[in-house]
Amino acid sequence: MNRGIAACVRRHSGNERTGPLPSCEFCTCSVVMAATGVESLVLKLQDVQAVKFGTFKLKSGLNSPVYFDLRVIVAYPDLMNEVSALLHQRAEEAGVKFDCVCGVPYTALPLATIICSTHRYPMLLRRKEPKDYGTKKLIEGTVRPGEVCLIVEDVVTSGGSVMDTVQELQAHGLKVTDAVVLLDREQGGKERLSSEGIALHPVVSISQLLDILVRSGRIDRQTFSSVEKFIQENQTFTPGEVKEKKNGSGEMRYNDRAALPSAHPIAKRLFTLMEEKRTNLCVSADVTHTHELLELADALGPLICVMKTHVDVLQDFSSDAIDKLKELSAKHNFLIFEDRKFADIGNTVKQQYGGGVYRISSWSHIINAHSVPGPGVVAGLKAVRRSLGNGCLLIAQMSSQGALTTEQYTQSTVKMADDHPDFVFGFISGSKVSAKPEHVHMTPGVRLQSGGDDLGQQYTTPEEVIRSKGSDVIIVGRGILSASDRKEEAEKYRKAGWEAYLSRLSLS
Ligand SMILES: O=c1ccn([C@@H]2O[C@H](COP(=O)(O)O)[C@@H](O)[C@H]2O)c(=O)[nH]1
Repeated sequence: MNRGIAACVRRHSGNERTGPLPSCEFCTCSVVMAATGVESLVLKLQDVQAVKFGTFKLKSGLNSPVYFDLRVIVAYPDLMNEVSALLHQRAEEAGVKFDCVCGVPYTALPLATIICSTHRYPMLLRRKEPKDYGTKKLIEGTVRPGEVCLIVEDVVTSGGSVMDTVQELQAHGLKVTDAVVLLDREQGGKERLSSEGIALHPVVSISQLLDILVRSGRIDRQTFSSVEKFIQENQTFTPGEVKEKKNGSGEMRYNDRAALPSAHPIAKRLFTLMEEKRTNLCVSADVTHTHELLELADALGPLICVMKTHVDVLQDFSSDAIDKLKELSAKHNFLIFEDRKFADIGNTVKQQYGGGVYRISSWSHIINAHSVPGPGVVAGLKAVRRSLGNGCLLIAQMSSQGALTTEQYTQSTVKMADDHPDFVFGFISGSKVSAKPEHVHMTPGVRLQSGGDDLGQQYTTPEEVIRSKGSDVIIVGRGILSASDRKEEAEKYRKAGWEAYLSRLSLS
């Protein structure tokens, strides 16, 4: 059983600690909370001071509100084993095929050693400086040119240290395609490595880490916001380097769109996780009871990029269920989208979004709004204090028969989005309505067979929506919910949506 660490830390705080780690492995407390592997790891990392908040002067001279020092974990053998296991699991989940492993000096060296010793991979050891006697080799171990080497790293900021190791291995004739990292600071490292043909697979991103720490009450909203602002303002991968990576069809990969400096933090996060999980499927969880909502989130979590809710359809809404949904969103790395379709004057939507029974702003990464009230609707929503880096989609078109969203309405909606890039990051629409690659398009009314229902809904296929209409995300409700095996059906939609995206990229 995985007991929650937060409860244990309270119990063992201060001088009472008896074990090297305030974790449940050493704890006899009776309070039991659900915590995922990544969640409990994040809390342990903070407990051992590997994650610190305050003001820290970096090598670059910048003052950072957060500091990661993963070197300290060598003092905690159980934590070392846990981190190594999660790194290896990450490589497996991503389907990486490799022949040998190399850690980036120095912190990742013992982690690579544990992975190799546990799973019996040959290890390569990279020296930072050559010995001044003997062979003067920079790579120790048996180098077999042509073999594929997996890189292991503790923290990635710009990706520079990973690239140094990659280049040394390549100079020895090895191939490098993938790197696993414990923590991605989301400051451009992933995009830089991607531009060099290396896929980065983080165990945890800084956004996930902040989400977990806020949710567990370890940091306050002000700290969350200052770190988020620092990350946004200190991106290491500059626009010129993105090279507007379009292929023959003028299409950019989700990954490359995530790297655009103009992309909203939620768009960045969404594009990144879509590429990482190979999914552009949003499930529309239109169910009436929270146990079913949570079952869906857990079962379909690995297959989706977003879970869309209609919270007012739930007959037994509770903040406890919402906390569990947030845990599942962190566990499976998907975003939550409350399809509330705000459509009132600014002052009213402000209260609807931030208050009432649902307190939507505290748990939903994404919301949407009709543009019909005019720009006040966006201003009202924006005025709500948001802790998740939340963003908004404007409804530019609707899937229902006879919708009044005319061409001119759609264009005015796009203009409204352009006027609020700090909050609006895309559209609900049947097709691509904005030419800006940083904008996300999400399309409802999707089923494997086109058609409709008897209340005006109209369905288009994933292939039509993604490949022909140029949208980014398929939103599927009854297509999945009415199947006898929802997981199997969701996988069909995930595959269809992803293949349509890949074929769109290869059209030239
Ligand atoms: O134009 C729109 C906007 C939103 N929706 C929502 O999407 C789902 C679709 O459910 P299905 O079962 O796949 O028909 C539902 O929650 C709608 O409220 C939409 O359909 N069209």
